[in-house]
Amino acid sequence: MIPFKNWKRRTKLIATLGPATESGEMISSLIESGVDIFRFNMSHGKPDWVREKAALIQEFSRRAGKYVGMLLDTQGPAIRTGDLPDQMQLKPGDIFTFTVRGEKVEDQHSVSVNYDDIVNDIQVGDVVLVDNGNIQMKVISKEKNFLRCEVLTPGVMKSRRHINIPGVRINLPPLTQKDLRDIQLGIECGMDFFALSFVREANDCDLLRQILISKGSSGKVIAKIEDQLAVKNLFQIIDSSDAIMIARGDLGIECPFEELPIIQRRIVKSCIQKRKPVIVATHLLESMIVNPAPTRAEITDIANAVYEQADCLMLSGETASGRYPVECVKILDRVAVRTEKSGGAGYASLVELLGDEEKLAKTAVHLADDVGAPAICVFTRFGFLASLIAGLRPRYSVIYAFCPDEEVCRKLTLNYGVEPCYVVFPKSQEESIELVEKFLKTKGIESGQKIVLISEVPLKGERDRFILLHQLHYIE
Ligand SMILES: Nc1ncnc2c1ncn2[C@@H]1O[C@H](COP(=O)(O)OP(=O)(O)OP(=O)(O)O)[C@@H](O)[C@H]1O
Ligand SMILES: CC(=O)C(=O)O
Repeated sequence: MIPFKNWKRRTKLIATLGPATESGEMISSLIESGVDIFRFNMSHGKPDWVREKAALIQEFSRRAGKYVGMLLDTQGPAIRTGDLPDQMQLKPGDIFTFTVRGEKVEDQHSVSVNYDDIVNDIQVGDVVLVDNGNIQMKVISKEKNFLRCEVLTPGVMKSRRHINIPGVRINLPPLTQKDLRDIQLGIECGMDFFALSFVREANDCDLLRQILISKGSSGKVIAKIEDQLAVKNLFQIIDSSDAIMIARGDLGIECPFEELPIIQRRIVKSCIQKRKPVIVATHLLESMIVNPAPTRAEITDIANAVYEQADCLMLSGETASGRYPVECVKILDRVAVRTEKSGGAGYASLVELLGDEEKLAKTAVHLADDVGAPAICVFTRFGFLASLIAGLRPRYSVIYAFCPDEEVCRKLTLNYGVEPCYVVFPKSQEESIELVEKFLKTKGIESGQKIVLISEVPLKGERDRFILLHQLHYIE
């Protein structure tokens, strides 16, 4: 019997926290609606705000009895406008000035920029893209400390907007002083994932990892692919990171937009092949920032990412500042569940399995697929075996990861199809089966169903593995 009844979503969901979702009530509703990880966008979040919201997430996740991860997204070497007292409505033909090094100008429309070299990197006649390319301006003159531009497209200029200069290597280090302060804050708040913006090469990930290790953090390194250089160095970046984020907001500006679907597919396929979790981010439900219902194209975009079997989908403005954050999460959940039941692209068949552990995981997944098991129960100390199994994308099974470490449980919130459960490891095979039976009963999996159990047994002082095909037999 194929276990389609009570299908639990395998694709994980990340929601960005912001003014629209900062209350305890909202955080609690988002957890109830299925958010697996909350993202803090450090281009916007102030330290006290981050501390307060991280504590709220921990409290509400405890109350919900569900592990919820926290992701700190660094600003990285990105050019941003500074703070503005009020928004500015811009129309074509307006003159707009970007200032650096604290320069003050009398112009009607101006804003400071965090990157002094912008005046060197941009030439008169170049087009400047602001706020995800929503506002386009042409440079008409430049001086030592400012650039004067003509507005080409209408738009609203707000604080901390991102400026893109496609194809130009920004002369900022991979981690700015602000990033280093934010990473320290993230460690103090117990963040599980650290996303590195505008990664350019594998060394950038190594640097972040060294910093995390030196500060005693077990945080995972997520490399954000958002420009042409990162696409060029993709394979090395995948190898040096713990997970990849396809940051389509910037990627869609930095690369010709017709390349975006091709790049997305290539990244998802390569990540699955190399067994690295992959996140598809941004614009999944952009229209729902203001509208109560999604467009058909958005539903199809979500379904496509789910069909490709990405580990995770990420909402940005939809939950940070949109009008319908909880509805957005519910729509992602609904589209993902339906698409997962219909099958996936199957890129996991490309995974290379070299070591014994990998082969063991493959055997467990084959067995579970063959018998249509609704669950693979894996006893995993460091999360490695659970993530191996997730990487192979079982067709029908939820992966219940029984783990004796809460930090590891929170890190598994990113992996496809994994539900982490904290347990003290059983001492025998009999105890493992008893624990699994009791647990699966609470999950609504019926007596008589076949499940696969993969665990370790102490054998002559060594730890050995066993795979078991087990028919549930609940004792009433
Ligand atoms: N912590 C925050 N505090 C204040 N405003 C926030 C916060 N997080 C997000 N926002 C607001 O919500 C909007 C959407 O959030 P999002 O994370 O998508 O940021 P973004 O600046 O659009 O994207 P990115 O940083 O990826 O370029 C932001 O532009 C900002 O106005
Ligand atoms: C998430 C992000 O940074 C982007 O899409 O550009």
